[in-house]
Amino acid sequence: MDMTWDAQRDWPLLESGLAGRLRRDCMEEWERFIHHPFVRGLADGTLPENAFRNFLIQDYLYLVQYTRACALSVHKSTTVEDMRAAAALVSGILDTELPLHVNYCTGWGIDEDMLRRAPESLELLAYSRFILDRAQTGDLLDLLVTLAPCMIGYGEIGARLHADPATRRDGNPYWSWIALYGGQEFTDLVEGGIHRLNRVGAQYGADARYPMLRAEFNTAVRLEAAFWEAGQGTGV
Ligand SMILES: Cc1ncc(C[n+]2csc(CCO)c2C)c(N)n1
Repeated sequence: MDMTWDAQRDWPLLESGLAGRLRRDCMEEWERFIHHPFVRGLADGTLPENAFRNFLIQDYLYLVQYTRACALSVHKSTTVEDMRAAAALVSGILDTELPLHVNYCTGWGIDEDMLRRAPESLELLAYSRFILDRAQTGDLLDLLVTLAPCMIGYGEIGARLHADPATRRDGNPYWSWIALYGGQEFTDLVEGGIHRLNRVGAQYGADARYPMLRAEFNTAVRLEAAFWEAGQGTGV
């Protein structure tokens, strides 16, 4: 029996609803994102450590820009419940995730000052400014669709690598990263995000706007795939 993680079997949440439909309709780009060579290098531990360090620095800068976009989802919300959910996510990132990321980076020899001073890569500039543009000019649904690949993708990558018997655990310097994204706490967060996206989709008439939403999702997936190389320093 194939014991590797399978979205259709192991994540029924993605079978129906807007999140699952978007993911299925962008499968080619989605696979390039979640099966990127960088991800394979994390799984078997062969990714050069310097590539990972540079990725962590760009990922810190990404989290900061992501949080700014998320903050706009408080403003874009039209019910108090949606505002509360959005505000909770913003606080969660600022108070918990960012400090965790900074701490994790310390373990890799990167201090907070280095994180804050690092120049933004072209991949980061493209991705974060795309998100911020959709956040500023779209409504709550455009914003959540644009942020969805980040959440669902890392959830799926974490779940896959965590469950796959071929993933190297012993002596793999990236195992703690895999365990974080494949763990229950992060899975719960992702599932909450999928429910929220499906709910807001129904509320904001996603079916009638589907081609536009799909284009936003697709662009974000392509930018996620490109982001694995954000730390490789080809930018000028
Ligand atoms: C490039 C990039 N994409 C996605 C994530 C994962 N991620 C960042 S914020 C967030 C949601 C709020 O916790 C998630 C899932 C990442 N770290 N870096």
